[in-house]
Amino acid sequence: MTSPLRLGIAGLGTVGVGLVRIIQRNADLLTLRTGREIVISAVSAKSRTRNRGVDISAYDWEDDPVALARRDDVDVVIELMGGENGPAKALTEAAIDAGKDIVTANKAMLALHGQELAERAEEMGVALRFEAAVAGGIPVIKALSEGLAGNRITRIKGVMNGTCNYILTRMEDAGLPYETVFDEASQLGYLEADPTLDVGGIDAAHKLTLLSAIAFGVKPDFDAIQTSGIERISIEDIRAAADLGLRIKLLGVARVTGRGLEQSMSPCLVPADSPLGQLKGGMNMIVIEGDAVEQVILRGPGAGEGPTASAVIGDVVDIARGMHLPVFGQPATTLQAAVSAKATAAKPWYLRMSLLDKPGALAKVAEALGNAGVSINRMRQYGHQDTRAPVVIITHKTTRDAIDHASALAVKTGVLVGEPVAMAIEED
Ligand SMILES: NC(=O)C1=CN([C@@H]2O[C@H](COP(=O)(O)OP(=O)(O)OC[C@H]3O[C@@H](n4cnc5c(N)ncnc54)[C@H](O)[C@@H]3O)[C@@H](O)[C@H]2O)C=CC1
Ligand SMILES: N[C@@H](CC=O)C(=O)O
Ligand code: NA
Repeated sequence: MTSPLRLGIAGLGTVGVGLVRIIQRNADLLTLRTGREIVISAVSAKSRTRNRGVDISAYDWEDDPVALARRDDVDVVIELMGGENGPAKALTEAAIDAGKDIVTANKAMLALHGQELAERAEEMGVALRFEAAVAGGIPVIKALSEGLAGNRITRIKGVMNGTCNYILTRMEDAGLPYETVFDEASQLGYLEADPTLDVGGIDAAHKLTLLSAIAFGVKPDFDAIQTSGIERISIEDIRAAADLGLRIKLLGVARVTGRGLEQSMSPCLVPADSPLGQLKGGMNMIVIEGDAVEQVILRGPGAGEGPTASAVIGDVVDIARGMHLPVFGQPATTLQAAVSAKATAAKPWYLRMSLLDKPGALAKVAEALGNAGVSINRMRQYGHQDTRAPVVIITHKTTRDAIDHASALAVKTGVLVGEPVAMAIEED
């Protein structure tokens, strides 16, 4: 048998502990499948004494995670601390410079510094793997960069944040308030250290950045994604959507058009009986369309201890087997800067507004929409709340620009309480 593959793990939180558990539980299986023993030499985290429910006494301890990269008994550095800069980036750079392979779950770091890190890793001939960073336990990086490598990818669409999907579906199913389901998501280990990254759509946009790089051969460019989160979605929206046979999803779309690459991450409405509409809890779903394969749909747990650690160990297994792939599926120096295009496709839109409950208010809003060229298809008025009258409008197909214009004109009428909530209805 070849020599053992020796790991140094930085970060013993949800994912790090999950990884230690898998290695301890499935050691024999891993050896059978790779022909090598996979062992942990050393670990690092903020607290050495914290009870994590897993025995780490056999591993050396490093107070400074970067020291893992310098150890002679570490072949692969596993970065599971998180954070786009700071120790995570310092450790990744130190590992590359020391000629060590790296596995990370850190989408924030890669979405913002992926190009530079990939070029550096490829120059040094080391692996930089990140299956856990996108859609947790779903092997979507593998699917895109290996199984679908012969396809020209035309569109990627999907739900990529478990926290948001958990919040949106649990609020609807259990009729629970946002705060309660947010706490549940935290207990399940779904949340980022800064949960505003989850609900703000940023975490999911980090993931879409990485998928686009592989799918379309573009440099990771987080800023190219038009991003909005679920913070303004209320229980009223969830109920109104259900009434209309729709469900709200934080949906990522990256699509090649004649004008360039359209990329967005935003709350959208999908038919409740569609595969995306049926997606519950912390599940993720990625729909990939390619010129040869047509359509592939991947569904699975996008967050949490076991699923995320499953993706990390999958990368470790590849390294143990001697697999060597470019970080983003083709040499990093060949990735092109994306030509970004604004989304111009016309779609039906959902608009929820809170109107002052006084004569003529609705007529003024209808006129504002008309002036922006937005035509109303359906409208529902829900129970009055104090002096407010909530109204939901479904438009005929129109563009995002027209909706933005219509919303601005509606606000100007002075009959709205707060800003309208607008979501595209994604039918295909
Ligand atoms: N929790 C999840 O479901 C998923 C997490 N990820 C990513 O995995 C990474 C880790 O996430 P979690 O395990 O959830 O985080 P966590 O907050 O549970 O654990 C982070 C660990 O890193 C350690 N750490 C942080 N800063 C450190 C420092 N300066 N020096 C030494 N240790 C330090 C902490 O002590 C802790 O042990 C993040 O990049 C996250 O985005 C990716 C997919 C899913
Ligand atoms: N916070 C993320 C964790 C996985 O990437 C999520 O909720 O999906
Ligand atoms: Na994954």
